[in-house]
Amino acid sequence: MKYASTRGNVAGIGFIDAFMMGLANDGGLLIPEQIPQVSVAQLEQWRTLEYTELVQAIFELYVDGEIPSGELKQLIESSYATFRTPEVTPVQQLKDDLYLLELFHGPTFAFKDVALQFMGQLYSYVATKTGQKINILGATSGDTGASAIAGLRGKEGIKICILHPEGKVSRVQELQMTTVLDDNVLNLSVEGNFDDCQRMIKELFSDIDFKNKHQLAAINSINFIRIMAQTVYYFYAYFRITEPGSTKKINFSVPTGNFGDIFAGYLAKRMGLPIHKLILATNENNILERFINQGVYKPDQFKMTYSPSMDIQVASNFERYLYYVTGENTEQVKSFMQQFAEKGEIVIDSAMLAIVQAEFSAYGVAGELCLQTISKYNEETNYLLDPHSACGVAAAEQCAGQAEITVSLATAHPAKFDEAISLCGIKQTFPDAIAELSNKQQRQTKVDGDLAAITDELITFYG
Ligand SMILES: Cc1ncc(COP(=O)(O)O)c(C=O)c1O
Ligand SMILES: N[C@@H](CCOP(=O)(O)O)C(=O)O
Repeated sequence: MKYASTRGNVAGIGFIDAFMMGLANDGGLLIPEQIPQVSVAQLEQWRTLEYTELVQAIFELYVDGEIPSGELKQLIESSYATFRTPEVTPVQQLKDDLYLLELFHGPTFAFKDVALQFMGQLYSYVATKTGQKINILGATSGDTGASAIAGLRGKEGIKICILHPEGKVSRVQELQMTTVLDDNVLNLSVEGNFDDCQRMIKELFSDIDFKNKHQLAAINSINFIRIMAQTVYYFYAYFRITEPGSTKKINFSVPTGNFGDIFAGYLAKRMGLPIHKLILATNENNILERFINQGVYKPDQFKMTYSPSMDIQVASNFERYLYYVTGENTEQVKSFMQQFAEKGEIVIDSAMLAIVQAEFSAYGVAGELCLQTISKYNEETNYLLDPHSACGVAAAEQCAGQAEITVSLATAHPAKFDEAISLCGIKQTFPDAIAELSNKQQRQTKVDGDLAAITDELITFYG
């Protein structure tokens, strides 16, 4: 298995090199040169595997022998031993045709832990094997940062700097990041929004001299390994709710911001998992809903919502999807990305839009509907959804057809977003690990939303 860039100027690189490169050196995103294909017979063999066994079966296809199987098994077992349930990502039935795939049982109570616990182990594995210093740089709207810090704190030979938008993450998310006082962790609280943070780190990764000089590595979903790890729970959920030989139409509804999680579902489908519809749920920052429904990808005014982790306009994985929807045409991807840089929009033709609409449905969930969905399910089923998961459920209700079953991704624990939960008049009990955060000392550095100021901080920190 080799990896290549969506822009065509990086190709033939192996798994570890793809992991370490993060953003492709030509500014594109890395994807596997061929998507591994899983036959129906193979799927049936995987049906009864434990979560970690399924991870190993899927990862082997992508790692392609670069990590010996025994070592890979150890990395996987250490990664998922930190979860509060052996099922790792259990599935709950909410009503007849609606299931929740709970992705928040890891250390920081968000779906990011599923990939980032593994990436923490993998960075440590590479640092130990090669003696290489690794300097991680990431941007977060709240969850990726907390999860990456939890996966990498205190790790020998590794430093991690996370940019988050000041005042635009939830109180718990901020505390999860800034109460980690290990020397290898730097939190930069940036004036601006998540898109500003993401744009600046992409600029730094695109400066190849800077990237090489400071040995920069990525933990955001620009790193293909994040996507790979997130495909596993689509398979796992499918096996939990179907019988062998099932012909049921199974949809997945995915709360979406950076298009990483739903792209993992798209990849699982292309690998051979019989997913019927991928339902893309957004909040009022609905660039992706507008793209799917109208064929125009154009950022709008940034809005602060009840689901702050999805307050994203420019979705970093969108380019990966463009690669596939153009028929793996790297020249057309480059031209689309150039149009976006110059004109601030991408417009696709009706033939391409028909392909998009055959693969995805989309619904933008307004704030009121998000809160109503939380209240409704709390009253009717006694299940407390976090505001991101509520967007997924609300979109599932809008987009699922008759005789279809939908698995909606529960991407975070409600305790992380009490700001929205309390607006519904609901008083929740916090898990101890979250309740304890407010007694801890915090450390973070405030910076202007200015690349030069951030670069100075990084040079001092990375050394
Ligand atoms: C709780 C939660 N739900 C959904 C999302 C959106 O996921 P993605 O960015 O992969 O589309 C995020 C952030 O990424 C998140 O933190
Ligand atoms: N919602 C995310 C934004 C970053 O997304 P990523 O999946 O590319 O890391 C967050 O919580 O930080």
